Amino acid sequence: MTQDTLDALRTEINEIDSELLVLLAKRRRISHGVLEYKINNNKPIRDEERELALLEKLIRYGKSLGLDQFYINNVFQVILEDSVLNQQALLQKSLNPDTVNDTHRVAYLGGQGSYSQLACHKYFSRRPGKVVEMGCQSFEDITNSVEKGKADFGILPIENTSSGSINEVFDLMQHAQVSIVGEVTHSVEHCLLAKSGIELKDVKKIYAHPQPFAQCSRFLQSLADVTHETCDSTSSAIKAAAECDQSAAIGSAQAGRSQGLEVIKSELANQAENHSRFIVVARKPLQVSTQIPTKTSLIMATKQHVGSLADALMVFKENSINMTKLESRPVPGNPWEEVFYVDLQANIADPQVQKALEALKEHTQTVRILGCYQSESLKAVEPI
Ligand SMILES: O=C(O)C(=O)C[C@]1(C(=O)O)C=C[C@@H](O)C=C1
Repeated sequence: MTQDTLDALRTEINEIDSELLVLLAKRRRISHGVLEYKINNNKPIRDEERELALLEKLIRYGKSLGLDQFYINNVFQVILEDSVLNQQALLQKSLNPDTVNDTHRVAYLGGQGSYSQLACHKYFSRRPGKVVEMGCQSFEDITNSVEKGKADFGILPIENTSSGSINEVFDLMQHAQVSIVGEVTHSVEHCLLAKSGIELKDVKKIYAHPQPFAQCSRFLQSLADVTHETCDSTSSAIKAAAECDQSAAIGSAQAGRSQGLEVIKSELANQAENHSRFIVVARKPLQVSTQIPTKTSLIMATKQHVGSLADALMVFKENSINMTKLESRPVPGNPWEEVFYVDLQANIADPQVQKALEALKEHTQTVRILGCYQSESLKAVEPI
């Protein structure tokens, strides 16, 4: 094949890709039209039956064109997720008009290339408006900036599939005067990054934030004679590795590239599926439509009686409310006392949820609602 033939084929591929983009944009516009119908008729945004029928039809048609089921399913799951999340974000925007600003000042941990920055980009990509990024040195700086009105939103990592809950953030939420208004899950692909020419055998020091160190503990144990230096964010770890010889940092390939570092080893996390869930906080709570999947997070201190926690949790069961997370944390200054963080699949606007919260008072000393927000973890429908 000649260079000219290759160029001609690539031109054709470019044209097809552009056509695909035009069609995807058109599909998105049409799905916004469907949203109008759902708002007017008070229907849930997600219609899993329709998604299943659509996927099955597409898989059948795709097969007749020589495309396999796995490929079609993967492509359309992404398209459907985008469609649902965009409709939900638009609905939320119409319900909370005072949050619709031209610019959003967003505080997150670290700087260029930090995982929190990637989560920030993902969350705000579905929300219109310009994002003014405010990289911070600590989680406390983030909540302080939101409390003082220096930032409109803060992004905080709350849990990870490899290392579990991020206790520092749970403890901060005990006192921070902020509300949870959203969540975003982002896949975290840890790589070992170093200056060009450095190989794994040359590395004597690794820089990272404590979370990547915890999430890659198995890989780190396999290295002999390597010291670890903790940094306050992934971006500062990458900067440090960019300035030193015989050293490396743990971060994303993208973040490494932005500082001129190369990937010398990838897939470092203990779990192959390494995802972090971030919460989005703001000064004021949001109103969340009952037409979309919603989470409510709260902190409660149960009474000091035998079985108080069990009694409190029974309230959720009796009111058919699904609990997706329960985490206990000590109360600073009160040894052996604990508070419980609870995530519920519930909307605070639902009378049944109000009834449950009223009943909860009987078994608790305090209950504080941390926020009610759009749940972004969609479970994909599975065609057979
Ligand atoms: O058909 C609908 O009800 C839509 O909202 C469109 C659409 C889609 O993008 O195809 C999006 C969300 C629903 O879960 C099902 C399908």
